[in-house]
Amino acid sequence: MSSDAGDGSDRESTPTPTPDAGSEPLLQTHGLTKEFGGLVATDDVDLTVERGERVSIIGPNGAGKSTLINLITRRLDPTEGDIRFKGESIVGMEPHEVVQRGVSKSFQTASIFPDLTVRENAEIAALAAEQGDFGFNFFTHRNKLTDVHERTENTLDAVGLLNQAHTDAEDLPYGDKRRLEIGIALAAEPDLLLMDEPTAGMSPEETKATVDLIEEVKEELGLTFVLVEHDMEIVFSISDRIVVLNRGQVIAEGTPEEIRGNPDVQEAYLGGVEL
Ligand SMILES: Nc1ncnc2c1ncn2[C@@H]1O[C@H](COP(=O)(O)OP(=O)(O)OP(=O)(O)O)[C@@H](O)[C@H]1O
Repeated sequence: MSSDAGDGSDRESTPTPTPDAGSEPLLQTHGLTKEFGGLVATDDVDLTVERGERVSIIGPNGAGKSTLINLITRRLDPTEGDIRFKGESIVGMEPHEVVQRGVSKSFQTASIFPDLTVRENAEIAALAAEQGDFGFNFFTHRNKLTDVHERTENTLDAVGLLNQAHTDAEDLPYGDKRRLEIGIALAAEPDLLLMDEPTAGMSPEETKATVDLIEEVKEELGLTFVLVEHDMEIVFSISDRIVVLNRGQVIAEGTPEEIRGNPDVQEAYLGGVEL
């Protein structure tokens, strides 16, 4: 286990990014551990995501998947270990600083402002990624607004909502709300998109539409993503690599072919699913 990073308050000791950060993995965790009282939710996790890779994290309930995502987005402080994004330690950063560096999380139910239009929602996401929170000076950042408008148009086009740009978000049908959620994440032009159970609570039709959308966006934007998902069919169809967590630890990782039929994985899903 790495002993640096600690409670996230030691930003001063964070090493500077290496000059050749482009050749580093996009995301790397080292000995990442999160304890809640006596419970170890993630235990010494070393996770690497290369640029352009699509990685799924699977594991039984309580395995630590959401905790891992919340550590990466800086919603939680690790107990031990480090998280490096583009070669730079992000432990100790505020969540919005991580967004500005290129990490976006989609399918957060609270991400939509219901009484704003589709376009306004996407614009706010693009602005927030550019400026941090909303405390920016409009006049000093005026030129950047052109970029934001252009980015918003491109994003709405990518998720198929350009025709509904003027619709209030609350009036969108459910499936389009999910499109807007992914649009909001994409408006920040993330280098890494994190998705935590994007199809939870969806009907089979909505699930299919969402998976199609992820496939589309994956091809169109060459997106790197980390997906937490229980639906194995989805996981096996859209992942380059699968990481299996059990009781906070990585117990297996590999291509869908390697993971399918892995006895340790079968065991972890006790009596479990046919992978
Ligand atoms: N804020 C918290 N306080 C205390 N314990 C927590 C907290 N968040 C998660 N846990 C515990 O940490 C463990 C891992 O939870 P986590 O939600 O990361 O698992 P998961 O793999 O995402 O599970 P699921 O598939 O059911 O969503 C669980 O035992 C959970 O009860």
